[in-house]
Formats: sequence, structure tokens, C-alpha cells
Amino acid sequence: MTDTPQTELVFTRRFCMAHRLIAGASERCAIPHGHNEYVTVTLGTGPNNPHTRLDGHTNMLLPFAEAKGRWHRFIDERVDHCFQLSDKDPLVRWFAQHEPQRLDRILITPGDPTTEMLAAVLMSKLRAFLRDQGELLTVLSIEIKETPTNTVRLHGNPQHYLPPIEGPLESVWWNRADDTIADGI
Ligand SMILES: Nc1nc2c(c(=O)[nH]1)N=C([C@H](O)[C@H](O)COP(=O)(O)OP(=O)(O)OP(=O)(O)O)CN2
Repeated sequence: MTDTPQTELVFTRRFCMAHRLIAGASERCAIPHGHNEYVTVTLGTGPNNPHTRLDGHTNMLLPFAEAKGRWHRFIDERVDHCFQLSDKDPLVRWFAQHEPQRLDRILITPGDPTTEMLAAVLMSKLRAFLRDQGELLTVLSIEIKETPTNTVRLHGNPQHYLPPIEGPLESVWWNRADDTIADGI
């Protein structure tokens, strides 16, 4: 146990989603189905945060609204009510051909959109946002509660957990500080 104080800011957001898993690990999940999920992120002091001590005036690491605003906007406007599909799922082509106007509601992952995968890509996206905002905060962990009985928690650098990518880091949506949830469709 260290004596050095370590503040953590913990934010939770709820979102509704649908997905299906087609790789064969869970056959009943190959039928599209949905969950009301909760994403909880734990943020710590980033490398550029000068506030290691409460100043006796504002006494804030950062206003909550500033710390969570961009992240919760992304969850509300891009992740909430989206359909999560594997990049190998033929439904991606179906949407491109038949309902192209809804393609921006399809979140695409490398392989099946499991809760482990969603945790890793969302953590990576949040790291990109925080880097873009000057690294006053850093992500310590992410937790996705898929159902009342199943939760996935991820710590550390999601790059070491995600499948390797070909090309530059920013060629995939989860490494870019923008509102994308898919690439190349
Ligand atoms: N390692 C993982 N296994 C499974 C995932 C996952 O994301 N990671 N996802 C699913 C399905 O999405 C499924 O909807 C939830 O799983 P399951 O536990 O089978 O669902 P139940 O709500 O019926 O579980 P109870 O035990 O009745 O609470 C499957 N596996």
C-alpha cells in the first residue's frame, strides 16, 4: 500500500445495442439479439495534469462534465441503439446493398462483437479522445455489464489485447479521436 494519493473518477452510461456472434463459439448468439448494457470507465490523472493536490478553492481534478462530456456524447449518439457486427458478417454487405442510409448505425469489429471485444475497442476509443484532449486524464479500466449476470472488465493497454492490425494505428476507427464506429463501408 503506497502513501501517494491516487484519485479515480468513475463514470457509468447505459446504452441499448443489438449484435450477433457468428464465429461458432456460442451458437444461440448467432441470432441477432439485444441487451441494455452499462459501460463504466475509471479515469486517473494523466501525464499532463498539474492537479496532484486539491487547491483549497475549486477542489476538482477536472469538472465532471468536462471529464465525461465527449465520451458520453459518443456513447449516446454513436453507440446507443447501434447494431454490432463482425467484419466477416454478410449482414454488413446486406445493409450496404439494401439500407445504406442505416450503415452509420452499424458498429463493426474485427471478428465477433463479444463483450470482451466491445470493451477493448471502446477503451481504445476513449484513450484516443483523452490523448486528443491533452492527456489530463488517462483510462485505468473499463467495465461492460452486458446483462445483470455477465460483466467484462479490462485494465491496461487495449492494444495488447486486440488482434494485431495491419497498417497505421489510425487506420482503424477505435484508435481515432472521431465519431466513427466502422471503417471502409
Ligand atoms: N466470453 C463471452 N461469452 C459470451 C458472450 C460474450 O460477449 N463473451 N456473449 C454471449 C451472448 O451475448 C449472450 O446473450 C449472453 O450470454 P449468456 O450468459 O449465455 O446469457 P444469459 O443471459 O442467458 O445467461 P444467464 O446464465 O441465464 O444469466 C454468450 N457468451
